[in-house]
Amino acid sequence: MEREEFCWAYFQMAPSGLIYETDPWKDLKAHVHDIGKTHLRELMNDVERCQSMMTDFDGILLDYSRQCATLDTLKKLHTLAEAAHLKEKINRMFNGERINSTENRSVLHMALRAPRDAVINGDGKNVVPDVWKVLDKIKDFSEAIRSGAWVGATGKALKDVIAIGIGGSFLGPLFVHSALQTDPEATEFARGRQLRFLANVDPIDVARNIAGLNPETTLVVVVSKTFTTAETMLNARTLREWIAAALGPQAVSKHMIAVSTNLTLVEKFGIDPNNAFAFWDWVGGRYSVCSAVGVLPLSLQYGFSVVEKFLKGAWSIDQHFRSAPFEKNLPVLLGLLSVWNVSFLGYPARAILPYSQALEKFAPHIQQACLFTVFVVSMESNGKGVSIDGVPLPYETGEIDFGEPGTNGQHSFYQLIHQGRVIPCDFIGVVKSQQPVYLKGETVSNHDELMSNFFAQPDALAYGKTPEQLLKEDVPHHLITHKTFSGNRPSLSLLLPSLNAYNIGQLLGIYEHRIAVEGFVWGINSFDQWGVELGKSLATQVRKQFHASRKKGEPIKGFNFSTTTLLTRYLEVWKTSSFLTALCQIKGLKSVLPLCLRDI
Ligand SMILES: O=P(O)(O)OC[C@H]1O[C@](O)(CO)[C@@H](O)[C@@H]1O
Repeated sequence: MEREEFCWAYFQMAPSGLIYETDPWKDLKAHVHDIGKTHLRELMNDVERCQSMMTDFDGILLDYSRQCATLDTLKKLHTLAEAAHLKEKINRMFNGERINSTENRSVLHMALRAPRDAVINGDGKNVVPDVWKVLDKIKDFSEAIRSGAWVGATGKALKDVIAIGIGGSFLGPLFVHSALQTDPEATEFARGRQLRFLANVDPIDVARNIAGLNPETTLVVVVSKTFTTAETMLNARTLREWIAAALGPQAVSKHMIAVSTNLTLVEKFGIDPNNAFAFWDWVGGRYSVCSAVGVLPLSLQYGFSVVEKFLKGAWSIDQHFRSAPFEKNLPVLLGLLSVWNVSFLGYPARAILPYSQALEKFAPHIQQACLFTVFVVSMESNGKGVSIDGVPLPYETGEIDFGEPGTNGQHSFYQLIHQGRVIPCDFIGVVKSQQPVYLKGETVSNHDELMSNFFAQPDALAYGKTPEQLLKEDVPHHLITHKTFSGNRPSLSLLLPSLNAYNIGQLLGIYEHRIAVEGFVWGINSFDQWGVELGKSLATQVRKQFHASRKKGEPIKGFNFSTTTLLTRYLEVWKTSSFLTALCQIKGLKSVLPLCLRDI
């Protein structure tokens, strides 16, 4: 049965209670027709409207006047928020209720960055003291490593760190590390140190990570909420072997530590529980960057004081999100506009375009949850097909996020967003560059050159360029349609005062809560991720087949024709190369084999 048929049959049984059955939703659906009559270039002429579509909080200016929306649209979206019981849902989250109902868990990543004296209850207990117990342990441990008080097995200081983890155990820390790498204060604290991230189970990622590193001066941090993720655990065993082969098995205790909720498996792996840093089930993996998942590796690299500023920035947004009126609430406004673009204007994608190379990993993070590592937050949170009550959805949820720092994206996919598909864009700009350059004789500084594009692109998308304008420029007739820009393409602009640790935390908080707002309105569970399980379980079958074929010579069985054909080819190539390897080993020619064949 097709999904639509299934949904229709399901709804015949009883009203679903879904948001799409409410009057505010139906009102917004009808409103799309009204909006369609007005081009953005006309809306932009309404100064009062534009002024009302700007809001400022804690140094950050949000300009959403280039959204294909009027003040009436906003009023309708706020009415939709009421119908979705948005305020109640936000309160339930902050009150520690188990809103992640399919996993029966609270959602309290805000507690990870709460001040020491804050009270945030989970299961009737204030969780903040436990958070600070771990933060204090991280502070002491990272200072011991950075000062050389804690040394490796051969007495050398551990100046390089490889953090092993994947998904939210990787992308969030990577995003923050990428953003801090060129921050002047952070750079000073990181002098002489390296922080690398090993995520992919592809041995190429191992090779890249250990390249140029000495096990004697390297600390490996195994980051895994469950401590069962196949990729992370095989990478952890691989680096454990790398350390043991160089320094002896006893060295592992001085060169491997862990971050997990599963301290039993940590100890079973061979890591001293005293060198393990806990977090809790009420922290979703993709929301865990403010837990030891991010704070530990980042503190090892930059020192706890810098990372604490990042936490404070995120907390600033938490407080704003919890208390600011929705009309001035950054995450609420962004979330409602996302719902407007996806569910009403029919724009399923979103481009995150930070005009700062330091945010190059923000978008990939948001992609999962979300910013360059921002994609991870979004699509793993809101890429769902059923409501939080398990009702099949007759409408799409989630955004297809992608992005690239400006101005690189302008030379990559901006052709499509200007003259092809309509993709709402988030432009993120910074007033003060982390690394200013102003060459003598140049018209503007390098940062002004960058930012001239940040300010120009949104208007180019909104206004476009008409045939009439082109004719006035004497553009040849046969090129008029090619050079016409339809415009009417929505975007929003976030202008940050600077990009220091605090601002990075603010940005994370804005996007984390924006994604929660979207899910609350769509009526889905943004905090589970059952969709990642099927692929994992099928991979287990293939893994067993590889073992049976390679170790016991067993034939391929239990797969469809196509997969069997692919597996046969894959295993055949391996047999040939194994024969070659054996031949070369016999004749001492192994060294001439391509590197990739030597380890088979
Ligand atoms: O931290 P763990 O348990 O190794 O999980 C890694 C990642 O895998 C997922 O469970 C699925 O992608 C993410 O939610 C999580 O961040």
